Amino acid sequence: MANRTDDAQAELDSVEAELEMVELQISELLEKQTKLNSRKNKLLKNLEGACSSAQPSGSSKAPKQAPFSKQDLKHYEKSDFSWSKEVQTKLSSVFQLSKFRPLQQAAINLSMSGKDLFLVMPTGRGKSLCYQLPALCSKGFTLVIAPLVSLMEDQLMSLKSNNVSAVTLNASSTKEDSKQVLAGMIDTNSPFKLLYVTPEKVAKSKLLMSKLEKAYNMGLLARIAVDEVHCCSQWGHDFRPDYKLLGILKRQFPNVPLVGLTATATSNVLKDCQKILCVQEPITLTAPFNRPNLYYEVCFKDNVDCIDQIAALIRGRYKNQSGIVYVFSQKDAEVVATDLQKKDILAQPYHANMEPADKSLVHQRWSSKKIQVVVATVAFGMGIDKADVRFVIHHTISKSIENYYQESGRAGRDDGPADCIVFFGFMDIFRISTMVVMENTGQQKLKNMIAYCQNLDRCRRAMMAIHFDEVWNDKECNQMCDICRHGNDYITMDITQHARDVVEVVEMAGSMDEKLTPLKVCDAWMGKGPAKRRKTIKVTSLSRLEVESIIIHLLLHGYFSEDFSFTPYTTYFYLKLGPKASLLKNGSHSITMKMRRVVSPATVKKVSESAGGKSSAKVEGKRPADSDNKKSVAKKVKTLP
Ligand SMILES: Nc1ncnc2c1ncn2[C@@H]1O[C@H](COP(=O)(O)OP(=O)(O)OP(=O)(O)O)[C@@H](O)[C@H]1O
Repeated sequence: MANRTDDAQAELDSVEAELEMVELQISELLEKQTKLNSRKNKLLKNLEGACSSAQPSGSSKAPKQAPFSKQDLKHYEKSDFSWSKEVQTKLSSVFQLSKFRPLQQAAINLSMSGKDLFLVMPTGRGKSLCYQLPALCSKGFTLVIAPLVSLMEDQLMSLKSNNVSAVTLNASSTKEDSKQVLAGMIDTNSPFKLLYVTPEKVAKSKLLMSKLEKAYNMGLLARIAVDEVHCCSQWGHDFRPDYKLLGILKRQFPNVPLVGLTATATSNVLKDCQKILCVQEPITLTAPFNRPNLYYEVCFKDNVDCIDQIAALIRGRYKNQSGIVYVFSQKDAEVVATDLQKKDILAQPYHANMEPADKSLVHQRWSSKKIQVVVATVAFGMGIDKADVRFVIHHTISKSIENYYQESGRAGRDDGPADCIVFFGFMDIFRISTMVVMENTGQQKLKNMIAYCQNLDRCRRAMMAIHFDEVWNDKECNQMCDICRHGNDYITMDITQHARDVVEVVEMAGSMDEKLTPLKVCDAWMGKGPAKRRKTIKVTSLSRLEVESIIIHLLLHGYFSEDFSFTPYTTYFYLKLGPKASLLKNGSHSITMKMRRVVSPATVKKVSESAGGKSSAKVEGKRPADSDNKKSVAKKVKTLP
C-alpha cells in the first residue's frame, strides 16, 4: 500500500513538473507571438509606404493628421522653400558645413514650417544643427531646454566659436547677467538667437515665464527645443519632476513650434514625452539607428591579461589615433590610466570626482591630441564632440544596450571607420548588477546587455535594433561586427547535466544556510571551495570560461536569479535558484547553449598585437568562418565532457 502511494506521488510529481514545463513553453511561445506580431505590423507599415530608410510617423493620435509618408519626407527634403537660400548660406558661412546629413534638411524645413517635431537621431549625427540653424533664420530667439548646465556651456562654447550669439539662464548666472538676458528676450533687435535653460528654471522662475509670455505676444519666441527629450519620460517620473511640468510651454504658447531631440527614445518613451509636453500631433523623424562606419566587437575579458590586450590594441591597431576607454568606477579610471601610462601610452583619467578645471584640462588635451586616450567613467559623455575618435573600448560592459549604444557612439563622428570593442568579464556583471539594484528595470536592461555580449550567432546590430524598435536585415551590417565578419565560431552544446550539477551546488549551500557569490559558485563547482564542500560536490572538469558562460546562461534564462544582500556600506550579489530551476528535476527537460571555441591566451595576445592599423583584427582569436564551416559548426550539438 505504502509502495503504491509512493509510486502515485512520484508520478504526480513528474506530471506536475511536465505541466510546469508545458506552461513555460506556452509562455515562451506567447512571447514569441507578440514579438512576431509587432514585427509583422512594422513590416506592413513599411509596405504601406511609410518611409523605410527614415521612418517618420504621425502622432499616435492620428488619424486626424494623415501619417507622414515617404512623399511628405521627399517634399521636406527639398531646398525650394522661401527660407532655403538663407538656410544654405548660413550652413556654410556660420557652421562651416558643406552639406546636410540624412534627415537634417527635412527636420529644419519641418521646423521652419511651424510643425512640432520629434527628432530621433543617433548620437553624434548632428541634432543640434536642426534647431540652431532654424534659430538663426527666424525672428526672435529659440528657447532651448537642456538637462545639464555643463551641456549648455559646451553648446554655448561651440556656438561662440561660430560667432552665434547664445546665452543661458541658470542657477549660477549673476544678477546682472540674468537682468540682461531677461531684457534681451523682449528686445525686438534680438541680441541673442538661442536661450538655454534647465527644466527647473522653466518650472520655478515666474520671472522667466512672464518674460516668455511677453516675448510670445511680441512674436519673438520663435521656437522651443527640448534637448535629450527622453528625459521627460525617464526623469519626469522620478528625480527630475520638473520635466513633467514642461507641458506648460505648449499650453501657454500653442503657436510656437516645438522640437524634441533624442538619440535613444523608443516609441513608448516618445508617446510619454508627447503627453508630458502637451504636443498634439508631432511628426516623428527617426534616423536609422545604424552607424555603418562603426565596427562592433566583443572580447572575453581575462582580468589578468585585459590591460595587456587593451594596450596592445592602442599601440598597434590604433597607433597615434584618439580614443576612449570606458571603465566602471572612478577608482578603475585612475588605476587603468596609470596601468596604460606604464605601458607608454598617453592616457589620463576622467571622472565626476575630479576638479572641474582638471576635467576640462583632460578634455582639452585629448581634443588637441596631446594625449591619446581618456580613461573615463560615464561622466565623460554628454557634450563630448570630438569628430575623429577612432576607438571606444569598454573595459567593463555598460549597464544597458541603450547606454552602450550612446557611449560607443562617440566613435567615428566624422563618418570615418572606427571600432567599438567591449571586454566582457564575468565579475563585472555582478558589480554592475549591484549598482543598478535600485533602478526599476535595471536588472532586465543589464541582462539585455549581457545577452548582447554572450551572443555568438546574431549580428550585433540585430541585437541593438530590437531596442530601437527597428527591423534589421543582417546583410546591411556589411561585415561591420565580429559575428558577421568572422562567422559563427561556436558549438551548440547540451548543458543539461552541467546545469543540474551547478544548480545542486547552490541548492546544497542553501541547505547549509550558506549564500554563495557567483565567484564562490565557480570555485565550488571547480573543486576549489572548503574541503567539507568538495566532498559533496560533483566537481566539474570544464574550463573556467565554460563554467562562467554556463552560469551566465543559467542566470539569463531564469535557472538562477539574483539574491541581493544590503549592508550600510555595500550591496552583495549572491546566486539563488531561479524560477526555472525546478524544471531540471524533470528527466526530459533539456538545456542547450552556444559555446565559443576555446582559444589559448597565447593566440589572443599574438593576434591583437599583430593587428596594427587594421580595423578588422581579431582580438579574441576567433577563426574566420568560410560559409561551409559556419553551417556545420552552428548545427552541431555536443555534450561537454
Ligand atoms: N551636416 C553635417 N556635416 C558634417 N558634420 C556635421 C553636420 N552636422 C553636424 N555635424 C557635426 O557633427 C558633430 C555632432 O553634432 P551634434 O553635437 O549636434 O550631435 P548630436 O546628434 O547632438 O549628438 P549627441 O547625441 O551626442 O548630443 C558636430 O561636430 C557637428 O559639427
